[in-house]
Amino acid sequence: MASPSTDRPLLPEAPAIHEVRLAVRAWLGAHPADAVTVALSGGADSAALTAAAVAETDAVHAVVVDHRLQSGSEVVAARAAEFARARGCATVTVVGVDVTGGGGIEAAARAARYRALDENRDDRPVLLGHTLDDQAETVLLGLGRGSGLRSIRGMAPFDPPWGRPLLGVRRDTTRRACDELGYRPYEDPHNADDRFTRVRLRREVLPLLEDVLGGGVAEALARTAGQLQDDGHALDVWARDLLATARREDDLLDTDALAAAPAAVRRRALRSWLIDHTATPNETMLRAVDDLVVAWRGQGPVAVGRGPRTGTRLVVSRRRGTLAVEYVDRAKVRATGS
Ligand SMILES: Nc1ncnc2c1ncn2[C@@H]1O[C@H](COP(=O)(O)OP(=O)(O)OP(=O)(O)O)[C@@H](O)[C@H]1O
Repeated sequence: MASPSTDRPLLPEAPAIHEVRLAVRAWLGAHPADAVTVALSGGADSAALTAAAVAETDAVHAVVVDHRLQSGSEVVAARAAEFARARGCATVTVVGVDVTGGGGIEAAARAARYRALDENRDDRPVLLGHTLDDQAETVLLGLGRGSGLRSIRGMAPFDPPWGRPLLGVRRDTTRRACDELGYRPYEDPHNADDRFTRVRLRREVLPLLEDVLGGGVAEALARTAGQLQDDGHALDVWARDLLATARREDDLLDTDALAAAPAAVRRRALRSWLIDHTATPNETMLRAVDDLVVAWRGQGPVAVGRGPRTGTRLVVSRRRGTLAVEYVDRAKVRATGS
């Protein structure tokens, strides 16, 4: 049973592990599960997480993904697996993946990793080692890029099946926990590569902000994320309700029902309706669709994604007080000026 066990002693001589264990214990208390899968890279965060999870529960299954992108990656994966076995994980699985596809190697590796974890989790929640520092960086990046709530609210502690027990734990603590365990964590060379925005943010921007604002910036940013998580959740619930109210047969949406809702709720509802229809709306598209509802002046269809065949587009049109999403010829979209 992967519920927290308060009878397990915490080692007072190992304060960092103690802190990580308390975080895992709190997470398991809030999200009880019969067993958990831990996503183990071999880095400090997921190694400390694995050790703490094993200490807190009997049913921990480790999955190590080998992206096979660098020579020697199988050695890194084997060493992580060895650590998981030594800590006492119930099972340890190493999964090799083929990283292919567009959108950059990092994004492709991430997609392959999450797919592999999902396929090997056996219906268990998957614990990831994201820390408070990761959360702070996500919020700061989102703010700097002018992103919406979806991005600056950061990562959720539990977004099934993905669990993040360490969002309140500093990265420095997981490193010290590994020291206490006598484990030398794997250092991803990317984490030292200044070509990555996140690395520069970590190394240059956050220390500067700490200097200017007087410390506690990472914690403050993570607190912001926590508050926005709650706000974002409320908006998501209202948007879902609005969609249910506005939906007519054939999946048309009633524009009067939409127009009566606050803009933040309405745009959320529209976004999720579009995504359900395989659209990939950016902010500009979403505003144009929203204008069909609240700034209607007879405009033509708004393109929101590709069609199934070359030369076709997925569009949203307004007809007789409803919004409809459909495929049309690209030429037709152009002709209407959308
Ligand atoms: N090769 C791997 N095998 C298994 N789990 C991994 C691997 N790499 C990363 N993880 C898991 O994902 C967590 C986050 O890792 P990292 O910060 O490198 O990912 P990321 O690319 O930032 O992911 P995300 O897209 O979720 O932000 C790790 O703590 C670990 O739990």
